[in-house]
Amino acid sequence: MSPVKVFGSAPFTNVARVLLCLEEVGADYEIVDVDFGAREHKGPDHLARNPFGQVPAFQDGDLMLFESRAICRYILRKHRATDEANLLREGDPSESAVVDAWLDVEALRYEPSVHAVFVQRRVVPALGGEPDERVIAESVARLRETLAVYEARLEATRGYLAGGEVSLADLSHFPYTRYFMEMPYAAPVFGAYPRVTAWWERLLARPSVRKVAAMMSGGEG
Ligand SMILES: N[C@@H](CCC(=O)N[C@@H](CSO)C(=O)NCC(=O)O)C(=O)O
Repeated sequence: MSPVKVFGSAPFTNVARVLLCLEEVGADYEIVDVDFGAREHKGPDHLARNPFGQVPAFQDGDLMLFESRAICRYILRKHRATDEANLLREGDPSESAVVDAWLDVEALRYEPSVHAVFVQRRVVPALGGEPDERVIAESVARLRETLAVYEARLEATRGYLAGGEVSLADLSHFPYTRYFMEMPYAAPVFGAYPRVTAWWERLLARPSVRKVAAMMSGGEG
């Protein structure tokens, strides 16, 4: 069976999220680069893969998917037998619903805050602009509110957001948080939440995370 294809490169956070799930289940995959410099992501070939002209897109035979979290769910459902951690908690609707809830928190609360800081601190200056300190301050304040909830949750579960064991809800945080941790805000923000910090360290210790982190830096996975 030909390996699945991931369109986009590892340094892109939403591509890295998909690679992380493929690594967690030990699936074979091929990364197909999309040339942003040539605006290939907005060309007809890629728009046929992802109508929003974004990466990742994902191909498995006749199936073409986009939206990284949906791709992750597909991968984990397809490889349930080799997903030792059962990262979606499929099979128990109440448990899988809790995973979905915390995955929505990551997508709708956590990522927008971290992404806004990343854009102001990395993207805007790279385009010759000045970071908007008001946006940064507001985003960091929102992030602190979210992390305070995480701190209480992680005390209750003694492990991870959806329960005692890791799930996709935890792993989905990795790509953006990795870049956030390289910024001056990280230490004071995360340092105020010891259980969140320990949770992050646990994620970093996973072989899949170490491999994708290397790929995000342009190294060999
Ligand atoms: N909700 C989607 C976001 C994809 C996205 O923003 N992709 C970025 C690169 S990764 O950060 C992208 O393709 N940006 C180019 C553009 O938006 O034109 C997902 O989860 O797959």
